[in-house]
Parts: sequence; C-alpha cells; structure tokens
Amino acid sequence: MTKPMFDTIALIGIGLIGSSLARVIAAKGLASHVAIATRSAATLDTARELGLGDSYHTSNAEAVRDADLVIVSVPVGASEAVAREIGSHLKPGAIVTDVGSTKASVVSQMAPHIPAHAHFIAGHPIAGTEQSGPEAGFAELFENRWCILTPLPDADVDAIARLRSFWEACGSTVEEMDPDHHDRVLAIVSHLPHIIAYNIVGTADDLETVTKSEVIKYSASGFRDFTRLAASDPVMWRDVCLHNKDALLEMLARFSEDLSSLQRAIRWGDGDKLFEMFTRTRGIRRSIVEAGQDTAAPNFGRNGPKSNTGEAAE
Ligand SMILES: NC(=O)C1=CN([C@@H]2O[C@H](COP(=O)(O)OP(=O)(O)OC[C@H]3O[C@@H](n4cnc5c(N)ncnc54)[C@H](O)[C@@H]3O)[C@@H](O)[C@H]2O)C=CC1
Ligand SMILES: O=C(O)C(=O)Cc1ccc(O)cc1
Repeated sequence: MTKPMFDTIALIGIGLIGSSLARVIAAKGLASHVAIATRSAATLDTARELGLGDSYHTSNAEAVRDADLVIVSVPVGASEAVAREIGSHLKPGAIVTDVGSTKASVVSQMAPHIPAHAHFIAGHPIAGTEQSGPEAGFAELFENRWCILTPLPDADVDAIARLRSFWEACGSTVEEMDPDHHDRVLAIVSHLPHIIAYNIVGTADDLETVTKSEVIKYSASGFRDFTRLAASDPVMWRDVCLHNKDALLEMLARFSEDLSSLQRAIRWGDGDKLFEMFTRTRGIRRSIVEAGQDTAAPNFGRNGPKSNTGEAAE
C-alpha cells in the first residue's frame, strides 16, 4: 500500500462535489483521514450514514485544524464566510482550495482570510451534474475531466504541484488560468447555457396556449436536455449569476444580438442565412466529437447509483 498523498483532508461542504471528492479520496486512498464539515446537522448525518468520512463536524474551523488540504465545496456566495471561519485555524503549510464555478469573485472573497503560513489556490473541476446533495456524488465524476486552477501570481509552486497531483489522482487533467479569463470562458460555455435553459423552460411553462401536461408529453429530446440543466440547484446558480455578473452580462448581450439576427432571418425568410449559420455550428459540434471532448454520456446527466434528493444548499 503506497503512502496517502495527504495525512488529513478536510472537506467543507458535502453536496454533489464534496461527496464525489470524499468517494474518490476513499477509492484511491488519497488521505489517511477525511474530516467533513457542513452547515446543516441533517446533511452531516446523511454524510455519516453514507460513511463518507472519518470525522464529522458542524464547525468548519474545527474540521480544518489538522488538515493538510482543505477543499471548500459550497455555493460561491458562501466562500467568504467559510474562509473567514477557517483562516485563523489553518495549520502551517496547509493548502486551501475550492471548487466554485466562478473564480475572480471567489479569489477576492477568500484570499484575504488565508494566513501567510498557508497556501491558497482556487480551483474549478469542470465536472458535474444537475443534481445536488451528498447522495448525488460518485467517485468517477472527475475522470477524464478538466480541472482549472487559478493560482495568484505569488502562489507557492510546490503547493500548486501538490494540488495538481491531487486532481490528476482523481482522474482529471489540470490547466492553469487567470481567474478573469476563466470567468469569461466559463460564462459562454457553462453559465450562459444554464441561463438559457432556465429561461426556455420558464417560457414553456408560462405559455397560456400549451398545458403543462403537453409540455411533458410532447417534449422532444432537445427540450428535454434543457429541462435537465434547468433542474440544477437554484442556490448554486443564483450565486454563479451574482458572482460572474460582468462576464455573464457581456455574453448575454452578444447572445441577444445574435438571436435578434436569427429572428430577422426567420421573419424575412432568409433561408441562406439560416443554412449558413446551422452549417457553421454543426461544424463546431463535429470538432468537439473529433477532439474526443464529447464525454457527455458517462458523467454529465448521469443519475448516479442513488437518485437525487433534490437537496438544495441550505
Ligand atoms: N453541481 C455542479 O455540477 C458543479 C458545481 N461546482 C461548484 O461546486 C460548489 C458546490 O456545488 P455542489 O456540490 O453542486 O452543491 P450542493 O448544493 O450539492 O452542496 C453544497 C454544500 O455546501 C454546504 N454549505 C453551504 N453553505 C455552507 C457553509 N457556510 N459552510 C459549510 N457548508 C456549507 C451545503 O450544506 C451542501 O452540503 C459550488 O460552488 C458550485 O459552483 C463546480 C463544478 C460542478
Ligand atoms: O450538468 C451539466 O451539464 C454541467 O454543466 C455541470 C457543471 C455545472 C457547473 C460547473 O461549474 C461545471 C459543470
């Protein structure tokens, strides 16, 4: 048996991402001890029943006391409160990271509370599903996925290397990026698609001429894909919108402009324009498939061994 990568890993937040981390850490033997903390006693009880860790805490500060690696997996709006709670309890040399879907805001919320004797390196696994809560996680979630790290320019290189090795051991490929760049890229490839999904499902639900039962009965697979995204956790996505406001507004403006152009082509029967655009986008899809990036089937949307409880972050 090889020595675990870390003696103690503290997981703050034990929803989809935190519980997937707990499972992969156990499956691959990446820590001798996993300390789990979450805000609600009920969620902690579920984590205990699932056997996700070695110790369970309702105090974030208590959970990090002996930790060599702390992974914060809470909605991005709660990042600052967590960093403030744990900052003065971190041991020298501890690495603190997160998994939040937005990065510039998380870095500015958390970094000031992490003392100089610890290392803060923000991160984001590009891996998830529409489900939430501790039952929703699974050990394979991070396999063959990207994980983006957004270290500050003066971050410790050994700490970055250790965190990189951790994510690689979880099955991910790691890239480093500037937090603002991360937020612009993710705004278009992840955040905007979720906003569009929430919007289109809301629009269908509001239509007076179509009943809810007809929406359910006749939904073609395209609409069904939107309903999956629109079932994602409301707290998490509210926070993403509030914490990636500028990039998201920029992408929404571009999107609305392009949608108006499409609307105009439909109004004026401009078939050439429609054909040209649909051909161009079909090419993008083909490039993704050819690059082996269409790994939608195994993870995204996977129901996992247990079905979703629908627990939102409390
Ligand atoms: N769901 C997804 O597909 C992905 C989510 N993320 C990011 O991961 C983070 C967590 O998301 P999920 O695991 O999906 O959410 P989740 O809703 O399944 O779990 C969130 C957990 O955080 C806990 N929590 C909330 N506030 C807390 C606090 N102040 N202290 C301690 N625990 C607290 C909740 O009790 C819950 O256990 C979010 O920042 C999200 O943006 C990143 C990649 C994918
Ligand atoms: O379920 C899906 O399709 C996702 O897009 C999952 C996801 C959600 C948020 C992230 O920050 C990363 C991945």
